[in-house]
Amino acid sequence: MSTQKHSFQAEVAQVLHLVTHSLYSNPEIFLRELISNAADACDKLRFEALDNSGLYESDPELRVRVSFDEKARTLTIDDNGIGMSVQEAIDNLGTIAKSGTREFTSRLTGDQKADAQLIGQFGVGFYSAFIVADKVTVETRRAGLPVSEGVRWQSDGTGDFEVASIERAQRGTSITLQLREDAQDFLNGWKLKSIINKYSDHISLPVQMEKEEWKDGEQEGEPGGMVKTGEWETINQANALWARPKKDITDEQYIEFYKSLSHDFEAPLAWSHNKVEGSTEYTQLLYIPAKAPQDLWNRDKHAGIKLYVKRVFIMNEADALLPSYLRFVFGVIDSADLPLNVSRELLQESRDVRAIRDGNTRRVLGLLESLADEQRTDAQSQEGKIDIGSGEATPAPESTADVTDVEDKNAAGKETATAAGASAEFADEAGKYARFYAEFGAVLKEGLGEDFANRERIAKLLRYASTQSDTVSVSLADYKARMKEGQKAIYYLTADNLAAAKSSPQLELFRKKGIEVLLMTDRVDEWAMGFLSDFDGTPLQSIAKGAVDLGDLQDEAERKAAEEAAEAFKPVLERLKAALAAEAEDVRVTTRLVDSPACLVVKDGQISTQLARLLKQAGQAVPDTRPVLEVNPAHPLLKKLEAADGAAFADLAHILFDQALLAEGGLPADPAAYVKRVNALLA
Ligand SMILES: Nc1ncnc2c1ncn2[C@@H]1O[C@H](COP(=O)(O)OP(=O)(O)OP(=O)(O)O)[C@@H](O)[C@H]1O
Repeated sequence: MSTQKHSFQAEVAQVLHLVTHSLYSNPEIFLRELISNAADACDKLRFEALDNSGLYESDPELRVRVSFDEKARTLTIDDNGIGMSVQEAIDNLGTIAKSGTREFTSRLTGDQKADAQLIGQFGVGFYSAFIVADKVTVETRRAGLPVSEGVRWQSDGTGDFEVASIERAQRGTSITLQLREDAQDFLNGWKLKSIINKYSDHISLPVQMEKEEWKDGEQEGEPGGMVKTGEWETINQANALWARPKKDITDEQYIEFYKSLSHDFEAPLAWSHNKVEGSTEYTQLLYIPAKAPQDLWNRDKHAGIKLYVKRVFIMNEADALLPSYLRFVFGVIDSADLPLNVSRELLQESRDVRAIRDGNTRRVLGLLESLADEQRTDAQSQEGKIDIGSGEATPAPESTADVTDVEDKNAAGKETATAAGASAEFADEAGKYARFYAEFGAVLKEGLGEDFANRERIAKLLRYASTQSDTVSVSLADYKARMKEGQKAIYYLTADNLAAAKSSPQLELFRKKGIEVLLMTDRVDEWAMGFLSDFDGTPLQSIAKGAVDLGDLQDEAERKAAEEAAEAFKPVLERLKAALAAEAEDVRVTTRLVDSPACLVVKDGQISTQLARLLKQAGQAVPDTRPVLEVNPAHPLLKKLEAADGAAFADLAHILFDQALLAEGGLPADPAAYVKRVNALLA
């Protein structure tokens, strides 16, 4: 094959343009990205070689090498991993397959500063080479292909790249960067070593550099210098970070490892690292990010869990190891029991996998509980500061006896706290749990419907705004603790947003009586609450569903007065029902209103008008149910209605209904007719 020219896919060209034209605040990350790709390539080889050891050819010691040539101004990252065929080089290095990066390019604005920030959130893998290089040459051969099927891929990072076939004795990939003028300081052994130590220490393969030694000048007066010895030395620790004892790992190392797993540029909020022994043995290292990724709401988002079996990399995105409502967690599971040839299908069925999944779930919930407790203790101490130590947290309650943390045991063999880390960067006054909840609370709520076994633990972790708190900070336990004497239920209201919730007419009676109501404004709330009928023995009751029954909170006299009013109002109700037959399922007198003339409620067990609206917007089929109109006979509008008849009555009745709809964020079915009726009234 002679040299062929190809154009980059449009998105790649966009990314490259950005990489080369925006001032990258942290240019050294190119090395992390390239070493990480090289290590992945070695992992892939090791995995494929499980079935075909011939792929190792005569070179079984997997490693990554970094070298530089000061004269030629080049830097080379070389691996003896899986390598690439011609087609793979064209596809992998000329297009963007990763959904994350595609999403990223779709969000580019053209504003360099904003885009550069965006790029920071995504990471650009291989293309980060162009941060420091104005020409990149990749020479590679896929393991198992003949020497004659090597490939040279070359590009200056503008619109095109060239591919030529070459002879290549060595399998694997070698990437040579022609460094730009402003990146010459990377031609320095010390600097490269310190970058490797900083970013690539956790990589389980040796990352090597050629040893250098000081040599005096040959002649008197001639300056000495560092000379390469031809011997390779390993720079990183070269054992998997999660397999090391916790006491040997610093917070910085945990954080760097997280960044390499997640491509997140921010430190994680917390982590938990444990060796679990018992009927199923595995090591788990799980992280809770500080920021939600762009695709958190994508139902197809995969878990950020890497699966290893006895240190051998098996797969990314091991979805079976965590329930979907914890899909924000990143981490590594290294199993001692699973077979090396485990497939995704097999994972679904394995008992060991189920045990690991349950263990992971408990661990993440435990970690969240300790963050929540920390915040509570902190709030109580009134100092408003968060402990920023190495993050030893309170023990996570473990419900199964066969799970122990061997490395958490102290010298006396007693179990101590779960190792939980937390980064100092987020020790602001809002507290870590509040930060977590703001980013991921809505996803956690999905757990109510998804994970029956842990429903109570999840319920304890939920936080809401309420009629007593604008911030999303009230737990169900807090609410219960300050319930009024005689109150029998935890009351809540779902709405599109806090402002709509707070001005809802449904709240009037509760306000008047000083009864707290939880205000729920996440889309998922109503659905999730459908799975939570009570908390700690107290029923949860939506104040927009069914009739209000305040039980002992309503005194006899009030009840009697309401009944009498309803009786006296009956003839008007009958007329209202007839006038609104198409809109309302029923019309009845209510005690829940104080200042408003009317409101809409649905029957117990029905979806609210608000959820029905959301579902319709999302294009989903919604059962055709009509709400109940509840009216306040003491309101002047109702008095007016009582006196009206004929067309005037019908118009007023419709205004009443449409206004109740407006009050809860809906729109009249016929807005023009509504406006006409109101105008007629005003004129
Ligand atoms: N050293 C290498 N050896 C073999 N293949 C490689 C190497 N470097 C890159 N590739 C191939 O090129 C693809 C694109 O690399 P790139 O770094 O852009 O993204 P990625 O590695 O898939 O994603 P991420 O960097 O987010 O993990 C890789 O998926 C891999 O198939």
